[in-house]
Amino acid sequence: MAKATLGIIGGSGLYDLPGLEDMRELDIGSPWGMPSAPPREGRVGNARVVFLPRHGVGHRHSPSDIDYRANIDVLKRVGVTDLISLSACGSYREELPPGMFVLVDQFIDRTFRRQSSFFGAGCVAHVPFSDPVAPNLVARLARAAAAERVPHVVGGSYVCMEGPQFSTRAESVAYKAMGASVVGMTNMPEAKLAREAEICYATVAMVTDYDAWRPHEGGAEIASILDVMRGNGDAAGRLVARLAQDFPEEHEPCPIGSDRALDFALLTAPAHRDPTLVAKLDAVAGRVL
Ligand SMILES: CSC[C@H]1O[C@H](OP(=O)(O)O)[C@H](O)[C@@H]1O
Ligand SMILES: Nc1ncnc2[nH]cnc12
Repeated sequence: MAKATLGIIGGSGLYDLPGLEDMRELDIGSPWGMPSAPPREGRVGNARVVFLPRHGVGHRHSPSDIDYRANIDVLKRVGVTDLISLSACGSYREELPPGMFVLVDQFIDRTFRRQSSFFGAGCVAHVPFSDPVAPNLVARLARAAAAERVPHVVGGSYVCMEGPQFSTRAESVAYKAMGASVVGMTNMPEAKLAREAEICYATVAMVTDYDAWRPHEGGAEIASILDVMRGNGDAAGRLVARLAQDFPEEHEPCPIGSDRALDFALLTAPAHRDPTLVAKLDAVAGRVL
């Protein structure tokens, strides 16, 4: 059995993980570029935890400019097996008010200017992605949220827009009509790349606002979003601490196979693979290359 390492990606307002014992910063790069910040490794209880703030220290990277490949590659390199994304989001449902944590189980990708795969010319792969979220992680998150009395719902669809501007009213109404429960700007391609790297992934989408679909209200505004984010940040800290305390030391095999996603995914015949790309894939796909 492989050892488990719990990765935490902190989103807007979450640039640190209080409670990380024996913490040290890891000086690590990747063949894809530099991660948003040096990952921080430490322990919570018996769990090995690695934290990475996706917008970088001081929130330097906008959603479109984050090097998602570098972030996922370094997390894989340092042994992360299970990854939790903490993300602020807008809501498309009355019953998901600001302060609600949505443990989403689906994504709709509306981004258009991001590198969304580690694979490509010279090494083509198609990983399964119908179920993008690891259900065992969602179950653990739900138990941790209940124990910490954090308001949450299990299930929902997160639409990822390009940003960085918030949605127009027409876009907001359209995303709601598409069936999205919440909207954000960062979980794609992060979730796709985690799947390619065979890392189990789940998102805690923390509602900060109702976006722009309610006709008699203003749209998303950063001042009130920041206010809500502070409260959400406290709750997220408690949720993660509880999750980590109860996290198993051995990696739990993923019930939907996220950790074996490359078993049948590679299409390019070995003799036709580009050696330069294959070398870059050492951490992500070394198991099958
Ligand atoms: C602070 S509002 C907009 C910003 O917040 C979300 O980021 P993250 O998912 O990293 O918490 C959203 O996607 C936008 O990037
Ligand atoms: N309304 C919204 N749209 C996109 N990203 C968000 N993050 C927080 N609120 C958001």
